[in-house]
Formats: sequence, structure tokens, C-alpha cells
Amino acid sequence: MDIILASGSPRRRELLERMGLRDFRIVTPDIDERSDRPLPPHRLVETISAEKARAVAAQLGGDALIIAADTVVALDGAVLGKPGDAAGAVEMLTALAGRRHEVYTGFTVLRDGEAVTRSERTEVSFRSLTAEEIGHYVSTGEPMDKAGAYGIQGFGALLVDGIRGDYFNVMGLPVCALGRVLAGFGVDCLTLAAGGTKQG
Ligand SMILES: Cc1cn([C@H]2C[C@H](O)[C@@H](COP(=O)(O)OP(=O)(O)OP(=O)(O)O)O2)c(=O)[nH]c1=O
Repeated sequence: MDIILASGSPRRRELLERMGLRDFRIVTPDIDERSDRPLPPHRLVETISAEKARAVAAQLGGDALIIAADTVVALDGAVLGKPGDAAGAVEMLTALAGRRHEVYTGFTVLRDGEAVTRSERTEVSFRSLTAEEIGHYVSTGEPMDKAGAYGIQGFGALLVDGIRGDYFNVMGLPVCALGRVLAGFGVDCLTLAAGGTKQG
């Protein structure tokens, strides 16, 4: 079976590989990812992930299995996507410092018009941060392409003092939940990891 990761995120590619999937192709969805829609965060990421999957399905045609995802950070009911610039990153990190927030990733698996969409929530706590520390972190460049302006898998780990839920969900793909949905589509990751061929 042809598997397509409908994402330009290098983290998602790495996570799919770590799940045991091989031989998948990457097609970056070209959609308007506005995160200012009046939806609760879990619905927002579910909706955007479904839009990404459908956009790539329309672009490719055929019967490939398509995986798409979207991640946002939620703080006090506000949704934080990627920072527009360094000042936006400083603003987000200042708001997150010393507090707990939620990370939501929605994902969609789509094949032959049949779609399954789910989302996961992970709570993340930040230690308190000085303005100088925030400035240093922003100058690493790491925040710019990431929801909430940090990467837990990078230097951002130095800011995080606790999490509850799936760590990989924060990185952009809830590995355990996605594995279960893929199994429903006949893609058994553990069999693949063991060297088998049950990829559809
Ligand atoms: C909070 C957090 C987010 N992120 C990343 C995951 C996502 O790649 C990104 C959120 O942006 P998304 O819009 O979800 O994804 P993307 O634009 O990178 O890729 P595509 O739309 O093509 O699928 O933030 C981290 O890598 N680490 C973190 O700790």
C-alpha cells in the first residue's frame, strides 16, 4: 500500500520512521492553516488535519493511505500557533513561563474516501524563566517553526519541568493513538518493526 505523510514537518517524518513505517512518501499540503477559527482547540486541530489530508488526496488521486496532523498550544482558552517573528516568540514564551498549558495534536488517516480523525491532549509545565533566558532561547532560532514557540525535543527541554500525556503528541504526532488507528486500516506497526510486511 502506498503511504503518504501529508506534512512538511521533519519531526513527523522522524516519528513515523520510529513507528516502524518505511517506504512512505512526503507530500506537503498547501492549505490555509488559520488557527483563529471559533473552535475549541481539539476541534480546531482535528478540522485542520482533515483539511490537510483531503487537500493531498485531491492533489494525488489514487488510493494511497494519507496521514496528516496539526498541533497547537492552548493557554487560558487562547490558541497559540507558530510565532510570526522573534517578538511573537518572546511574547508566547513569556506567557507560558511558570505555567501549565495544553498541547493538542489532531490527526487524520484517509484512504479511499474513508477518514478517521482523532486528537490527543498533553499537559506541559514550564519552569519560570527570566527575560534573558527567553531571549537566549529565541536566539537559537528553534521557536520559529513550532506551535507555542518551543520544541520539547530540542533546547526547549530545558524549559519544561513536567508533562502529562503522550510526549510525542507534543512533538507533533501522538504515536500510540496513531498506531491504533493505522492498525484499523491494516497497517500494523509492530509487525513492520519486527521486519514483517503487513503494510496494507
Ligand atoms: C509544542 C511543539 C510543537 N512542535 C511542532 C510540531 C509541528 O511541526 C509544529 C506545529 O505546526 P503544524 O502546523 O502542526 O505543522 P507544520 O507546519 O510543521 O507541518 P505541516 O502543516 O506540513 O504538517 O510545531 C514541535 O516540534 N515541538 C514542540 O514541542
